[in-house]
Amino acid sequence: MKIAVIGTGYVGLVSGVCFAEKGNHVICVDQDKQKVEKLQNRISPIFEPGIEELMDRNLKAGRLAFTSDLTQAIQQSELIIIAVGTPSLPNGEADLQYIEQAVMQIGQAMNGHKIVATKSTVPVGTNEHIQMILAMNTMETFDVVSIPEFLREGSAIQDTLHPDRIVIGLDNLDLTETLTELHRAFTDQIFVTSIRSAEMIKYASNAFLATKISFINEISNICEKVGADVTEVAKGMGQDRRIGASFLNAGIGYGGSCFPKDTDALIQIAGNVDYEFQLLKSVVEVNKSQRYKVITKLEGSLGRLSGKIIGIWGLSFKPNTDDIRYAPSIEIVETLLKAGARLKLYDPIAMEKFREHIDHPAIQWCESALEAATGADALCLLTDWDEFKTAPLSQLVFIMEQPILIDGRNVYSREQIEGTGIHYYSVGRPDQKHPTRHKAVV
Ligand SMILES: NC(=O)c1ccc[n+]([C@@H]2O[C@H](COP(=O)([O-])OP(=O)(O)OC[C@H]3O[C@@H](n4cnc5c(N)ncnc54)[C@H](O)[C@@H]3O)[C@@H](O)[C@H]2O)c1
Ligand SMILES: O=c1ccn([C@@H]2O[C@H](COP(=O)(O)OP(=O)(O)O[C@H]3O[C@H](CO)[C@@H](O)[C@H](O)[C@H]3O)[C@@H](O)[C@H]2O)c(=O)[nH]1
Repeated sequence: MKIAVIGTGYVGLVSGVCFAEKGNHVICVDQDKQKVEKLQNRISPIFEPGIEELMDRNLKAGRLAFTSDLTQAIQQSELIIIAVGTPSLPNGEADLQYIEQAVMQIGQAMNGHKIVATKSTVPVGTNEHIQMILAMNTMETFDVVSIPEFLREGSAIQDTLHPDRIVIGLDNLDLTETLTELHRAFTDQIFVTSIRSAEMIKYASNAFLATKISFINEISNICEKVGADVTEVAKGMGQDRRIGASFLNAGIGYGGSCFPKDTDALIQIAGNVDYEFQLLKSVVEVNKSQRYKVITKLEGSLGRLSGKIIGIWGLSFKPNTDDIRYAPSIEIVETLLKAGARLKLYDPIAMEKFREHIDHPAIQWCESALEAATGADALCLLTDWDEFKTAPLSQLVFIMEQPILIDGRNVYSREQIEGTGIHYYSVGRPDQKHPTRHKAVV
């Protein structure tokens, strides 16, 4: 099929490349000319494992192209996929300005019948609004469908090539065969439903996953008080197939460009029809306070933080991505700076993006995990990158001022900590304190 993808962010780029990989002819459009130039030079503007290899292969095969010329892309395609951002407005509602602008441009460029598919996450009823905007901007015929995206950053290629399911929301049943056929290249688990249900499935799925995380985080807070270990509790719970083991990792809570904005948006969607989504409001509140556990634990072991040197391992909202949108690290770093701490930051990939967001004279940007730990009064792990999971912990006692490790993602096992001399604090698990050793001279 000939496909145009509007927006080459995390979703648009990955979808475009994966549709090309399955033999379709895909042209990806972005209004950001610098991004397009990079892409044309086979450089991905985002860090996503495997993306550049797939880009390269499909560009060479002539199935993939990048442009900032939206009209040309629309005119040569049968299916137009909208993958522009839908960030939050200050009241939590989804900001639809990029959708509206893109749809207007699509309408004005149309030169015949097109299927317009919305992949961006949009509130229930938005696709009807899209139909209206298109009708106001073109005399051509069109169909609007909702095909929400469920990929996760960091494993976006795998998730797209091997999804658990694909949801297709459509009102014109004549499109069922064409769209099912197109997506069967990825999976047979295709669920065709109404447009409004498809829009709701996306928000409900994210809200449910966020609820699992806040639930286990609350359990972890209780575990700390009653002396249970939340990792064992989660394991025991997860063995029940009705509960499932995934999304039960306690820690400093969820971040990223999706859960925070989509939970806020769903609360607003409910509010707009006079329904107070009490459960989801609590999920959001629990998540907001959970990240401060790191600060409380630091204060508990160091007292006043002013003048203290704190090493930070991990800035991205999760491993294997450079995305820092709504990362818990942002508020933690801001709070530590306000408290007068001096910070040594390290992330394998997200340093540049983080530095564009926050720069401060009290921050030292480090080139390795061990450099960030050197001379620190305490070390906080905020992102569960593999590099940290396999870090040489036994060296910390020699290089840190005080060997205090606050593990915000419950990465290390008791066995890994034992014998290292580290005072280890995690989330919802018993602390492991050791007799203070004097720093050895190395
Ligand atoms: N990031 C994820 O993991 C993820 C997963 C599933 C769904 N989603 C949803 O998908 C949508 C896109 O998310 P993202 O993270 O890829 O966004 P993003 O901000 O990374 O990318 C959006 C891109 O769209 C471009 N754009 C905006 N208006 C345009 C226009 N009129 N013409 C051409 N290009 C235009 C921007 O320049 C930008 O490059 C959002 O609704 C999001 O909620 C995101
Ligand atoms: O048990 C867990 C699982 C995740 N997280 C955190 O939750 C956040 C989100 O993680 P994840 O869901 O893996 O990444 P995203 O890329 O944000 O993907 C989510 O958001 C996307 C955008 O809507 C959806 O498409 C995906 O299905 C949905 O998983 C991260 O901060 C994780 O550290 C936890 O704290 N505990």
